[in-house]
Amino acid sequence: MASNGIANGGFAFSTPAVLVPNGLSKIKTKKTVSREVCKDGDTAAAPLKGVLQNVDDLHALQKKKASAPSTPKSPMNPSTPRNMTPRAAASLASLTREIGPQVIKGDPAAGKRSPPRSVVAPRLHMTDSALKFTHILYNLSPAELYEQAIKSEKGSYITSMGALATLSGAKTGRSPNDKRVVKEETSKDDLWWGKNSPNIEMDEKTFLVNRERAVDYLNSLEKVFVNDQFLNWDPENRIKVRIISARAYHSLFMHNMCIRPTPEELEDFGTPDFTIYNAGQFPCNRYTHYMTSSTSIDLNLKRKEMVILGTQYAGEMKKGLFSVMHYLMPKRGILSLHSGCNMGKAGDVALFFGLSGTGKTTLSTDENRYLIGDDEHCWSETGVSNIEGGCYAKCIDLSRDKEPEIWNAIKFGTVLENVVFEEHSREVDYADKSVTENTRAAYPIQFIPNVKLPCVGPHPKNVILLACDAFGVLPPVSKLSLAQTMYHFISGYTALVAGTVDGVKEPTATFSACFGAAFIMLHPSKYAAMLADKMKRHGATAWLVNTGWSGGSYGVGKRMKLEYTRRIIDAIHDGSLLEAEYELTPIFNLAVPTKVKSVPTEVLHPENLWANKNLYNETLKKLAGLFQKNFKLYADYTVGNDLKLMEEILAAGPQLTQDI
Ligand SMILES: Nc1ncnc2c1ncn2[C@@H]1O[C@H](COP(=O)(O)OP(=O)(O)OP(=O)(O)O)[C@@H](O)[C@H]1O
Ligand SMILES: O=C([O-])CC(=O)C(=O)O
Ligand SMILES: [Ca+2]
Ligand SMILES: [Mn+2]
Repeated sequence: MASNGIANGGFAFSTPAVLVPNGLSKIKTKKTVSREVCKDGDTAAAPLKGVLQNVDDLHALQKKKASAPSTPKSPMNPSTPRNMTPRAAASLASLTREIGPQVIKGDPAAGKRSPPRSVVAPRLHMTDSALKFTHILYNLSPAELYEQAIKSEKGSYITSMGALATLSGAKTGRSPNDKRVVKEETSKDDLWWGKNSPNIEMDEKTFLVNRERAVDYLNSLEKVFVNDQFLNWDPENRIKVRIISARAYHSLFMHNMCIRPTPEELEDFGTPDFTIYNAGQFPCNRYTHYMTSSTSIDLNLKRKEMVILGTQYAGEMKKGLFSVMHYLMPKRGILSLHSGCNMGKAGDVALFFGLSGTGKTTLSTDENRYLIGDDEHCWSETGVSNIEGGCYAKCIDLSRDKEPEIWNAIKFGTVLENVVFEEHSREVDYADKSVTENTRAAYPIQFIPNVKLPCVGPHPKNVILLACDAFGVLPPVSKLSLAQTMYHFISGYTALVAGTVDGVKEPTATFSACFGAAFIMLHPSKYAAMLADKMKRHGATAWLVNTGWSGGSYGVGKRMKLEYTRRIIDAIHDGSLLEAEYELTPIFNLAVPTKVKSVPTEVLHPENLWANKNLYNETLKKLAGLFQKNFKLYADYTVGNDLKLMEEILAAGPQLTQDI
């Protein structure tokens, strides 16, 4: 641009540049003939040179042409890498009418361009909807997605830190009761069906009805977004995913959460292994068979497709793909896990299991350790790998002091869901729950400075089971035997507080098998058997960490100080806890260390902090009863080939016959 000679603050760049002795060219500037005043209409002061004719041309200079191709090669014509529209069009084709939309690449606002000839459907089959063009916005960059969101999506704003604030619409969390799985011959014998299973069945025909509804809706739009990305950092087990969505918010969310392909990888992307059709703004038809609400999230493992209708909550896509991995990976002998994961400087890996809100993201993001991932992992014969390319942190009450890495990751490129900000300064108020308590930030994992790239690591040394116990009776840390680990893994306990609006509420225990019942596809005993086998073979130690209440149940006690939990986790990582002395607790038989460095000793034994000891004992027994009732669901299964193991596991649970 220097050679254009554009006037610049009274200086003009003169050309040609002169070569200086060290070989680098140096740009010489000289003062232009100064004119004291500019008169109105005096446009000749610094004439635009070269091809620049008007302001549009000038703006065109602002946008440097991308040097790398951003779209894959067409299978028909590999020499034209940018011609990807036919294949994306095929993804959007109606199955029954056998015609796709007429698609053109790019933003409709960029002006009318005639579509490539090859994608115009034959006139013979044309309907009015097929005559309409749909622009495909393919793997846009974050900056482009910001512009799209701000231009077309209400509730999209740039925050003071540069994040994109968005609203997810009526749904601000997942809808597990609307998640359906097609019962078809290729997978039906492997999947877990029936009571307590997350897989609500649907048939193939109904899936196609919903698919057609989603595809018709997407084709009715001016533009749709297509993301081609990867899942799983283990190159041997990488999965290619395509996400077709109607909102820039969804496209940026998945850009951040999945693994981002390089331009070269994108060129050779080929056929995706799995495709999501997200028509979240559009409801399902409640008169369609199986539908119980206007929301439906439908998974078809045979077609390798997922359809989303009636919810714009972006987490459905992330967790929908996680379900797919929970089916595909165990088939390859790889264990898929709802866990965070990090690695110490010495290469020691820790897994953090836990239900939503128990601390996977908060505790795996640790300034002293390398982050491998915050939510979804695989444990294979070679070690662990993150499934995702991003993190999804809870932001309620986020503080710079307590969670500096997450705070600093909320910057340009990050999607901030459902937060409230000050109208003028655009400063986010993380304490504000006006939209929802489930406010979230989705950012690429590279936004965490001490990320481990690639996001893989050796076999875990420690396995940390997190529970947020709102009853306040579980100790902040205890060491588990293998049988206890399996008991607590299958139970998947946490206790959240139902609602904070109408004053104090009783905590409700949640049991979610494998710390993620909403996402598993096989019976919990299958995952449990794999975990037991891997832990045994690789000598991992397991811990139960209560990040919930202390000094009383919710309403009386307080949430465990994050500072204490972090020191406990430090002591697990540095091996000092393994050397500690232990005392067994009544009923739950948990081995509690007598000392943990930098944690007050009385905190380690919850009964010390309860004013009313009888109430503590009653509450402990109540929780034990809830565990036992829940575990009845699994007591009749065997874990792996070991017929005795389930007996051992049962014996490792809480025992109510014990006197205290
Ligand atoms: N002692 C504690 N330990 C861990 N987290 C705590 C503690 N006290 C408060 N918190 C808060 O609890 C929340 C834990 O949420 P986090 O995002 O880590 O959940 P998660 O397990 O990753 O859930 P999800 O699967 O939904 O992403 C954070 O908001 C964190 O600030
Ligand atoms: O999926 C979500 O919406 C958030 C999450 O990580 C979970 O619930 O485990
Ligand atoms: Ca998380
Ligand atoms: Mn999660």
